[in-house]
Amino acid sequence: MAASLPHYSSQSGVSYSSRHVRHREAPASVYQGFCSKTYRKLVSDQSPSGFPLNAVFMQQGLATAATEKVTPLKQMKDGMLPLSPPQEGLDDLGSMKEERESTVSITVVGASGDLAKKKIFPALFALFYEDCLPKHFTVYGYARSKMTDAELRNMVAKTLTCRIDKRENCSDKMEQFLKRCFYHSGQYDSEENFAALDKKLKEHEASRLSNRLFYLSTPPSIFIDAVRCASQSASSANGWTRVIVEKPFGRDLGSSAALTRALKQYLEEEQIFRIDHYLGKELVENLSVLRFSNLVFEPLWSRQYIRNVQFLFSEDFGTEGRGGYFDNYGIIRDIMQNHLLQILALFAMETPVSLDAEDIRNEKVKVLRSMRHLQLEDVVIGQYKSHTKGGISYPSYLDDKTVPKNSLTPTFAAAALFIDNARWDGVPFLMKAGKALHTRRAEIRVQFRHVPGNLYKRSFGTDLDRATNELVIRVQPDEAIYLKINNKIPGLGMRLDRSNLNLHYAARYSKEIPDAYERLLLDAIEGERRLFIRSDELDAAWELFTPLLKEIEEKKIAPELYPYGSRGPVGAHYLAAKYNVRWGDLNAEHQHES
Ligand SMILES: NC(=O)C1=CN([C@@H]2O[C@H](COP(=O)(O)OP(=O)(O)OC[C@H]3O[C@@H](n4cnc5c(N)ncnc54)[C@H](OP(=O)(O)O)[C@@H]3O)[C@@H](O)[C@H]2O)C=CC1
Ligand SMILES: O=C1O[C@H](COP(=O)(O)O)[C@@H](O)[C@H](O)[C@H]1O
Repeated sequence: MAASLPHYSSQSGVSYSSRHVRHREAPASVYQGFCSKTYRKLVSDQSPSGFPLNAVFMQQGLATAATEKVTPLKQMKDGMLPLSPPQEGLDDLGSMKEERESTVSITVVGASGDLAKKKIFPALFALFYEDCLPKHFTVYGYARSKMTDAELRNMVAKTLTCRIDKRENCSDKMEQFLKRCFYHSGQYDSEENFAALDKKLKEHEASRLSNRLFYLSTPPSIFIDAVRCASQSASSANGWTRVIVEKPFGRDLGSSAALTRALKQYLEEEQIFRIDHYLGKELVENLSVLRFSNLVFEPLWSRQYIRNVQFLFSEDFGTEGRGGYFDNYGIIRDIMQNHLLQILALFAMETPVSLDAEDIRNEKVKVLRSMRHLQLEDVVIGQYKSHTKGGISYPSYLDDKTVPKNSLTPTFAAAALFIDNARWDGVPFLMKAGKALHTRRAEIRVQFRHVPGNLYKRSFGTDLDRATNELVIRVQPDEAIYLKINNKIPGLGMRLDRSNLNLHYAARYSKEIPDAYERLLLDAIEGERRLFIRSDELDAAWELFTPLLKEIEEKKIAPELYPYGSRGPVGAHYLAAKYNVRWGDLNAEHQHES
């Protein structure tokens, strides 16, 4: 079997885990298979010859039927037609034939905005470029701004980029993509305006089975109106209708629950895709692979061997332009309660029964529910102040014109969290997130315990912590996974050194890493919910943070000021020290770690 498919053998150098395989090596029709949910979930199921089983099934025309646990009932619920029974032979790709006869309309609500321009349209183009979008698709921009189709295309064209390694036919591809982009101007609370959109969508759908995806890329105050109007006037009549909801999902437990209740007046939970774009990042996606497919890590993944875990996020710029939004939320809601907590849940969960969305989300929610309520004394908050360096003066948070003059909103926070379960009892999970710091970085650092009865302890001096192993998963930039180990410096003496076993993505893979929004948009189109937040996860996340946020606000706790471009408030060091922890990122700089 493998011999008949030489291009896809593991010897060809094609990475099966990558959605972006080289054009040279496969015809476009096959890419659609590679981008499919079934393929992407099961590529790691290798046949004894090292060949992905699913690729064999695909060649037999059995891909969906053989691997996806979809019942006709579920498909009907999702608005798909029941599958015909699998038949042999390349011409009988039952499910694929149906895909060809259906169409997907993607409506970006709030299309004139920052996120749409910066992320959503470029991600859709990248998917189109990679032949990951269905054959029949249309992209609609919807917003109040007046724009013609041509103006939308101009706006979108400015933001599109081509992958470095595939520039050849990029402008053709852009042109083809832009021809599929249209614009409809309307109010967010007007069923009539959405009905007019519906009419236009129908024209493009040309009586095919129509599937519709709405991406709510507006401020949250618009979400409910837009969902009401879209669901009542522009839902698909014969296919699925799904809605991607951007953050923030409320600002505390009560408002988040109210938002969920309101959305559920118009949508089933299965139709709601709450996006947390950090879950779509390559290295976050790789976290479970690292842990569950390598024997060397999972046995160490507990309080027995792990001393502490750190989730770090820093940006080297301030709120610049987003102060209006940010001031109502602050860094804890903006980064910790969602991005860092989601990564923590993935990191700490028990082995799920399978890779199915519900199995993974069940495990994540258990972690969140096992977490101890955060105490004010386990949190440090900060706010950046102006700073002049090299003759350049950097503004304070309060200099942002969209921020109230006396705002106490934290732009930095550090916190110590605990998971009160058997695996993690007593292990500090530290988070640190800040804007206007000295660098832009997101990483997970796992610091292992000391080696008991270490024969070489005299070589490390008094600082045994520095000699412990540390696993670093650098989410961005310059993605890498490295393990710090101790080794002997070559020579006749016995001097020890610290080195990194380093998987540096740029050196290992020539492929550009897809943007998180690409992965998440594709998942939403395919109905894959694994990387989206379920409502009970959201509740558990808010339950954890809401009392703390209330206390900070009610007591009007003043944030510790830190200079723009610095390493943040000193309080963060005391917090870590309270739990015998040293922030790994600061050690790293000290040691010129790669
Ligand atoms: N920008 C980013 O980097 C990120 C954004 N997000 C989230 O994504 C969503 C969209 O973000 P972003 O694009 O920055 O938002 P914008 O503020 O740019 O708003 C998007 C569009 O919504 C419409 N709009 C804005 N304010 C109002 C209002 N008060 N009443 C009615 N309509 C309004 C405008 O379109 P028009 O006037 O034409 O109708 C605007 O172009 C938000 O929920 C945000 O929190 C999440 C992560 C990152
Ligand atoms: O959700 C958000 O994320 C961005 C950071 O995202 P990244 O992918 O660029 O790391 C952050 O700037 C923003 O404040 C926040 O709302």
